Amino acid sequence: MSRGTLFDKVWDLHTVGTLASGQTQLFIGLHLIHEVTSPQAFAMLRERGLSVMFPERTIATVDHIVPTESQARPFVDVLAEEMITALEQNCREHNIRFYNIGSGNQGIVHVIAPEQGLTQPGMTIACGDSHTSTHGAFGAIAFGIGTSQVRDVLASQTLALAKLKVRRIEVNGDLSPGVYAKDVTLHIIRQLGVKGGVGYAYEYAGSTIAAMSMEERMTLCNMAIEGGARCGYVNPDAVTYDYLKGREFAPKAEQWDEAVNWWESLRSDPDAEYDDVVVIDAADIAPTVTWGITPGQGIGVDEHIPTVEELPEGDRAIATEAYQYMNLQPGTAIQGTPVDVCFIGSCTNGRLSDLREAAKVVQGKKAAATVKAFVVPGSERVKQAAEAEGLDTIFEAAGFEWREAGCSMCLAMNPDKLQGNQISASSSNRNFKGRQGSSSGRTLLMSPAMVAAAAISGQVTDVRKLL
Ligand SMILES: CC(C)[C@H](C(=O)O)[C@@H](O)C(=O)O
Ligand code: SF4
Repeated sequence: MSRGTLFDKVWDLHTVGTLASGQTQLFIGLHLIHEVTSPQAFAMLRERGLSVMFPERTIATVDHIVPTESQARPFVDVLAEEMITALEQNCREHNIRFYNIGSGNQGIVHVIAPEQGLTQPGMTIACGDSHTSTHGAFGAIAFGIGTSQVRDVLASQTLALAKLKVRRIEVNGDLSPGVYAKDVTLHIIRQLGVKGGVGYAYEYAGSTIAAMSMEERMTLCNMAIEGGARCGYVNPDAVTYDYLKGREFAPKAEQWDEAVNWWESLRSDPDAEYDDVVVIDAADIAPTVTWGITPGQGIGVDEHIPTVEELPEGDRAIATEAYQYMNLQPGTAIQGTPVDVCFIGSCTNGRLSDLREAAKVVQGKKAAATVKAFVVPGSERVKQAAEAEGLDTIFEAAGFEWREAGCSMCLAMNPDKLQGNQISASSSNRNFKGRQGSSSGRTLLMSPAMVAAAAISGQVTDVRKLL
């Protein structure tokens, strides 16, 4: 039964039937694939003699394993070369559109689909990647799936899923200068916990969200999964339609008005029923930095690392583990923590507006000599657009390296890795132990502008001082 939320409307419209298990068989409008989670799925398809049911509904890119320095083929890393070759072959064999490196359209899967206009309101979108929640920024129901589910979507364009509850997270008021969508999303996870969203879809609403650009909304929804919510979304509005208009896969002029009317009808009704509502005041959000090993271990940049006594009972064990792993002292300020590596990029914060905000901070300054700083655009298009406005020059003049598009040090499945127990200031979304390529490497998550500030001063710094 529809209770008037966008989630319920889109879910009901895509329901093929109810399975004996009680799960919904849900039609998937758009299926995105990349080199890491698709090879096994294609192999399973082959074993069963199945073909891809709707090849035109699947779009492929390569992102995790691509080197960001030399991209000459064959790649130096043999495994990476095997993975890209497998994807090339699978796409050729099944007639799937593949945005390969050098095509001008390659990039992180969650960056390229929106920029092509593939991601649209009211869609169901699946990808074998947890940060598929990003696409919810457009008012789509978008979620990550496992490899066997990738197989299911390839073979049937449907998935067996249990319906989620919906929590409305309302953020109201203006964000202060130096506070970005990344801080909002880290603040929400800090408040609700990394498991707080389990079983939920998050609907982000309120005046703060309404005032956000599409790129900011993508940053917000990207990390819904880090708060435990399988998907997050924002109701579509004029900002969404302006972003989409004229993009390759967006509805063309003749169908445009009809499409907008349709999208408008999917918005959550004013009297929609929610399973939970959380209200947050934007004025309470500061530039936020993580100090620990989960994205929920975040604090305002001017706060100190919480002591065990200051934390709720349930958070103490993981905090103790974090103090040890991070080698940071409870009770001390996070500001001033020296950093070794500064990484600007990822599907959270590797878009043009992110690079612009970071460039504003570094313009005319120099990265500290103790720091290795680099920028990895989220896609070939982002790279090209950034170069067209001279952002690469600003970064390079400040001593940053300017790289090719890909996931890079977000996950370090390519050559970009931390060494030993280096500590990074990173605009990505996960600070798990060993996440950035070294089993003892340490990650501090923050906004791209904050990473830029850390690069300039060689330590965690309040970006508001540099604006
Ligand atoms: C490789 C992929 C399966 C993984 C994910 O699902 O998120 C990666 O993108 C990540 O960010 O950890
Ligand atoms: S940029 Fe990071 S989070 Fe995003 S898809 Fe790549 S590895 Fe995953």
